[in-house]
Amino acid sequence: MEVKERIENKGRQLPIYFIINPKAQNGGSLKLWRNLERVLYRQNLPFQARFTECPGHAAEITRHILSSESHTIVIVSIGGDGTLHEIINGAADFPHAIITNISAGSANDFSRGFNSPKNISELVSVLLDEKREPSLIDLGESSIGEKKVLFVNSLGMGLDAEVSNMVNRSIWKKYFNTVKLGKLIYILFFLRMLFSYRRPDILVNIDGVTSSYSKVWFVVAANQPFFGGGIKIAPKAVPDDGLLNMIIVHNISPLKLLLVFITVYWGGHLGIKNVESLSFSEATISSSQETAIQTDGEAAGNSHAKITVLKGKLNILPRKL
Ligand SMILES: Nc1ncnc2c1ncn2[C@@H]1O[C@H](COP(=O)(O)OP(=O)(O)OP(=O)(O)O)[C@@H](O)[C@H]1O
Repeated sequence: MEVKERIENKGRQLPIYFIINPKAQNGGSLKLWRNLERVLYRQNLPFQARFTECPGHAAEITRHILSSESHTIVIVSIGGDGTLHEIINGAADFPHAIITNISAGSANDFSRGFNSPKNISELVSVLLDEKREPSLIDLGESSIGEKKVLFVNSLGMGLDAEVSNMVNRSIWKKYFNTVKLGKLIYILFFLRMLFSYRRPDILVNIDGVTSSYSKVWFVVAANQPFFGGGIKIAPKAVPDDGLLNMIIVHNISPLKLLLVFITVYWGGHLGIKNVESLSFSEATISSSQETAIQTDGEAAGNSHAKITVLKGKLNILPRKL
């Protein structure tokens, strides 16, 4: 049964739960929540709020909320892509969940890719609109070692994962977030790694066909076009087409990689030799050496991943266009 058919209690105010990561954007999310909370009270909009206490907690809270009721529930993420990643992993097995968010992180690629409400008033107007239909999107499922992890934006293996892991571990992230320059730190770490990164060879099997790529900068399996804080790496990725889009950048010099990241702004990178763009429903990627993997910007393991698209797996509430 398609998820959409399970949306019940249409035409009346759905229960709304906010999950707030108070540490996202170095506390910026908490400030945003305090402003939002005031507007919700003013609008007389009933809601419940839950605060995360540690990594992984958003998934746990989501499962707990969704397993306690069988009617449709709206869950609003107040945090960044990491918080959404956890909420989506918690919600995927519950067809009565509708997810939405407001950007309160540093990269915010989910908001870009899925047209999330841009500010408090857009979010509140979406939540107040009882006739608003959710949109059904695909998710990616990955098996990495013993772990199964879902992703909503993308899975990446290689330099992108190395950079996002370094950023997440870095003490500088919070300082950059404080001055609202969270995206800049990704660029700085990327430039720092550009001439030292040891590029592995990677075997890619796409829907049963195996190809070998040498000196791979990164492989990204994308559900929507953006990664790394607004870089439109996979312009052909469509979140509801039942497919994922794989971008492989291999066998080019560091300077040419810089060119890839310049041309990415108008999609010109897809015309560069050794930048591949392929649609798929099932793939495996295996690296010749230990190579980091990220899912939605969070560290997810190393070197080998099996990736499958889960068609029409999640209901989201985008902003009104
Ligand atoms: N109470 C908490 N204390 C510490 N870490 C937390 C807490 N709640 C959640 N986390 C972790 O915080 C991390 C960062 O959150 P999130 O990604 O939402 O914000 P961000 O890093 O500012 O944004 P972005 O991912 O868009 O760059 C996540 O890995 C999440 O698991």
